[in-house]
Amino acid sequence: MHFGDDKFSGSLHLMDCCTHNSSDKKTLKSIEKLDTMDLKSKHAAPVLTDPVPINKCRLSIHSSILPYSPPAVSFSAVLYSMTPRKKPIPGKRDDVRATSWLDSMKCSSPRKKLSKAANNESPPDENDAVCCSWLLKYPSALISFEHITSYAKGKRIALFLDYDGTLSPIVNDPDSAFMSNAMRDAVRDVADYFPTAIISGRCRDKVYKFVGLTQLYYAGSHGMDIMGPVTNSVLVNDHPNCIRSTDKQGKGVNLFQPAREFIPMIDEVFRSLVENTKGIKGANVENNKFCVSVHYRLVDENNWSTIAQCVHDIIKEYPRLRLTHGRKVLEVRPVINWDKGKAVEFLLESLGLSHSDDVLPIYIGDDRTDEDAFKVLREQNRGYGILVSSVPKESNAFYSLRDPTEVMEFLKSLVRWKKTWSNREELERWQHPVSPQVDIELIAYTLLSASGLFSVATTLPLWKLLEIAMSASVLSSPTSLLQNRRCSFPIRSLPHPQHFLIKPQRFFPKTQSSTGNTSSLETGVSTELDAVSEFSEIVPDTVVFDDFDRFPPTAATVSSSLLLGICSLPDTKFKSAIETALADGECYLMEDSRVRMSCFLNKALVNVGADLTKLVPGRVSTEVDARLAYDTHGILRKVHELMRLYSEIEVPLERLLFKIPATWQGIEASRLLESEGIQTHLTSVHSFSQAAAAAQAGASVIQIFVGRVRDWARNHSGDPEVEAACRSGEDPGLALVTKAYNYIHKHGHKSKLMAAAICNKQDIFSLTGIDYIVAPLKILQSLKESIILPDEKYSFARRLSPSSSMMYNFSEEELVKWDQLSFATAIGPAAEDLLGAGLESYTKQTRRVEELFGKIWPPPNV
Ligand SMILES: O=P(O)(O)OC[C@H]1O[C@H](O[C@H]2O[C@H](CO)[C@@H](O)[C@H](O)[C@H]2O)[C@H](O)[C@@H](O)[C@@H]1O
Repeated sequence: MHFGDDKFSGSLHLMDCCTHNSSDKKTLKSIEKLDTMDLKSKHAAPVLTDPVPINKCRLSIHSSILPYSPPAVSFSAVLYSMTPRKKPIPGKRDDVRATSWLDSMKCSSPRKKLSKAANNESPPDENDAVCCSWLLKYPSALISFEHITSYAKGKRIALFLDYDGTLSPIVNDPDSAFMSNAMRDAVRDVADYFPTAIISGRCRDKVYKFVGLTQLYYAGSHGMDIMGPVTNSVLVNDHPNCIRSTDKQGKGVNLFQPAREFIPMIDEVFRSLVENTKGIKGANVENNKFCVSVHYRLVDENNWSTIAQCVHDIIKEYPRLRLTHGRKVLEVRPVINWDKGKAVEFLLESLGLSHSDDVLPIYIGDDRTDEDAFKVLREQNRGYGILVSSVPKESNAFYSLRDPTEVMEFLKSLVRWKKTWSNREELERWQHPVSPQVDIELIAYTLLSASGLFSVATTLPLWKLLEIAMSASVLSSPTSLLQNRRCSFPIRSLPHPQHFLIKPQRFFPKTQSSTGNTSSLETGVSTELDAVSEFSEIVPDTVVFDDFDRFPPTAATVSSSLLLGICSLPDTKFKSAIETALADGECYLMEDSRVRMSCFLNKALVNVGADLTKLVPGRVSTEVDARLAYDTHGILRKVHELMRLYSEIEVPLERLLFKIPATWQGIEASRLLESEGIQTHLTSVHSFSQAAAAAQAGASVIQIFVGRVRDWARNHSGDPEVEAACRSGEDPGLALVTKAYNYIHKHGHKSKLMAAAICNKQDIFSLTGIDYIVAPLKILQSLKESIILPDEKYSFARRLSPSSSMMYNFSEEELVKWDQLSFATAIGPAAEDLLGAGLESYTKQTRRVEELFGKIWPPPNV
């Protein structure tokens, strides 16, 4: 990832507002030189390097306090009991003046504010030269928003936010640093789209109280107290300072506290600091659990040396503590190699986002301690640091924002961009041609021409054009437009009007093989089918494998409906399997006609199933009679009987699955069978409770019918799960599959997820990454015929993956250990209706098979 170009082009906006005369230019040059010198001097010093505001105090040597002492001295109780001196001794060699604390303290009260003009593109006066120069180095993240998001395209953004001065304005009383409701809403919204963590100097509990959002991750005490997600990362789990715990909602979390052994020492220092500063008016000492903050915001500047001396005298007795400077605060913290930068790395690792090029971390912070995080992102060329500051300061950040209001605006912009980008992706994937001549671009073009926006439109890419059309209320949403006039090719920039009539051919040159079928192998080009098959196993949905040659199935299901299909065709390779079943002597001898019919049915299923195991490389799933759906023991008996029959004809157990409806009794049967090593396939799953309970039961395969849930939602209301998905603009079928997938992977269940009742290509694109997709041949054919141009590959990004599942948040109710009662309470009307309808239809088919068998039995040769 190269950030350099982006930075440069981001700066161009500001060039406009900084058109200087020659004396301005000289000023800028000297400022730049000064900046470089300052950086050099900082790098030479073996001390904590904090950025300082660019004003005259930067000319003094900026040395910080104690150098990092190696943590070689073992932590001993003696250290706690050292009684610090009560009074500062002015003039002593190691006083605060000698260590330049005062310089640093004064530097934390910068005078020169960024004028609005510098950001607002009106000409600056001479005094704004410093600010202009600074803004060239750290352009506004709002002005450079497009540059930031152009890097973010196709990447997953991970957001890290500091609290004080970033999400809440700086106030005199640290206990009153409340965050506005508007900011809370912005953070909540942004966390819905991107994994978001707060990394604060405050103790974790306190910052959580201020923010109050459960969907975030929190790191307190400058990253020394991290509550992160339960993760698969060995690096995190095996870390000696990481323990498994639960959060306030009882959800499993990882707690990482690398400075735990310092708590007694910090408490002791806190008490001494409170005691020793109580005579200093305005001083305020805050215990942040793994560090202590000594606030001097309300202390008269004449007394700053007194408070500094006081802190100095206390911590010099504790070689394993060090001091850093914040905004009118002296921070006392353990000398350990851990800071906000390390916390960012730790959280990225915990979230499964650290080894991927498609992740863009963004860190927003205002304080010196945030520089450690900016540095990590900059040095590892990983993401963007954004400094919140209304004064020019040297920083490792890439961009700047002036204050929390701008931070809020930036967060909102990210959400807006993400929504637009998702819409755009949606547009780009919609590829069912209706009429090649009428397509989305033509419609958008016409709409904009009619509304007088045409001249703007000609130079813009289509997605931008649609955005304008939407904001100008010419168009309510691209989706609404597409529902009537669907797009015939992936959208790119607006073509010249004369191209309108030839677009489909231009964008989708069809490569035909001699047989008339497109084959990626023959042509050397890749198709959409190749792209989705990279992430998911695509199972052709055929009834009697009539298209075996074109789409060889990888797995199969033997069911009543397959038996009916075989019986209805004049000649299929499976017919003899049924005839053999009906001629079976064991069944023939049974007197009770119902028992006899059940025997024939079992034999027919098993004979056809055995034939299928010879044809497909994967597993064959055998349907269990739907009439047993509410009878756990009945299901167990049936499965054992089918297994016995399979083993008689030597079909290995590992090639078999048993397909059971996901009623509570079916799920229980699955649990018991799986514990015996028998693989089950739970079907008719239409709600999260079914999927989660099935995963907890250890079902090998869980099958969700995407289209059925969607159809139910079109015609009914009143299901909370369906309505929640619709409210957030999601398709309820796809949302259910996504949630189930994330649940299975986030919580380490072994189940594989299968999406069935796929209605169009968009369904497949939205679910790439899921284990199995059962798709109709018509859709597969269309995928196979669609060539992907090299620059369109990004459109086929994997949507579901174990690492992205780590970011998915589940509510407390969803994370229960499911039992019959909670299952019955949670299952909504959609799943109830669909399960009922499914069972009814399976039962009907089984009865039809029995009727048919009754008619043809005994066959002529028996
Ligand atoms: O990492 P942060 O979340 O930015 O926390 C750093 C310190 O922030 C708080 O102090 C600062 O904000 C106060 C309230 O606005 C203000 O009065 C004080 O002058 C600032 O330094 C917090 O009180 C400290 O504990 C944090 O370490």
